[in-house]
Amino acid sequence: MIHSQAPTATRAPIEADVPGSALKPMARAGTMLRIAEIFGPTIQGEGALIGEPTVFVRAGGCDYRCSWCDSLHAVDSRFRESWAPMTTSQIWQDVTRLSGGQPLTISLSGGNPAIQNFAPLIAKGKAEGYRFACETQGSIRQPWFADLDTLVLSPKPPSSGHRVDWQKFDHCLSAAKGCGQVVVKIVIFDDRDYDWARAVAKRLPDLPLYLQPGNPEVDPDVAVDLVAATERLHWLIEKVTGDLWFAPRVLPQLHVLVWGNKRGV
Ligand SMILES: C[S@@+](CC[C@H](N)C(=O)[O-])C[C@H]1O[C@@H](n2cnc3c(N)ncnc32)[C@H](O)[C@@H]1O
Ligand SMILES: Nc1nc2[nH]cc(C(=O)O)c2c(=O)[nH]1
Ligand code: SF4
Ligand SMILES: [Mg+2]
Repeated sequence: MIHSQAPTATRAPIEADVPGSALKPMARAGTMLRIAEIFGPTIQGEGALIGEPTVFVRAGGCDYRCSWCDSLHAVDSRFRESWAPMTTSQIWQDVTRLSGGQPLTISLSGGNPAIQNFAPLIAKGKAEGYRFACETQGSIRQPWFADLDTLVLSPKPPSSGHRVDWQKFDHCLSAAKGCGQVVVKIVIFDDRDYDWARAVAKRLPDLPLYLQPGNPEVDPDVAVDLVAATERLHWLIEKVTGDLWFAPRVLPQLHVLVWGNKRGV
């Protein structure tokens, strides 16, 4: 798997270096983006686009700290020195190198990519025939949501330790008007998360809903127990079918089944 190299240029100041500006949305075009990693091509392992060849652009920085986050290297400020400040052109160079110049889906993930301004990257990529998806928790809206092909909103269940601010979530939905498709993906660790997901589905009846079992082992150096992962999927399928709940699709994290918790895949 090819990884993006951090640019060799001296580290340029980025907006979050300015005191008081950390985690505020970066709205100005032309600012550096904090990028934790760029990798691919791989397959999208989760949700609506599962199996689709994809290059991932993972933004550094998140306004949440989910108890079970599998991408802490893009969240925890302990890792911020490893986040490369990159211009849109530098990101684009990496994406085109990884994709061999062939248009495919670029997934913006993180961290929370909605902290930063990806509008210029999306405009550049779309002009060359690439498609864009974005994974975000729905806590920060961005005007560029409207330019995406797919917006994946992933509100966090009780086990995450966060409480969803539904007003902010609704703002994200409004910002996404014009986007190709908006889907909801919920991670389920336990019965409480499951009951919460059922309530969310009632609140958002018109959006396609994807459920995935939570992965409790997120250390990249620890092998994933595939039997246990299959049991968690089995448990979730039985819950959904046992309740005759036919709205959601239940999916595993395909990349975890194939590569475990390895990064950059
Ligand atoms: C790492 S997050 C980054 C994007 C954004 N911050 C978010 O949470 O939607 C990408 C996806 O991974 C999911 N995820 C994170 N940790 C997980 C875990 N331990 N098990 C299953 N899914 C997980 C999140 O819920 C989200 O849907
Ligand atoms: N293959 C693959 N699929 C993914 N779907 C969501 C991911 C993420 O971490 O955002 C992810 C990821 O890191 N790798
Ligand atoms: S919102 Fe996403 S990236 Fe942020 S801590 Fe939660 S799972 Fe991790
Ligand atoms: Mg992940």
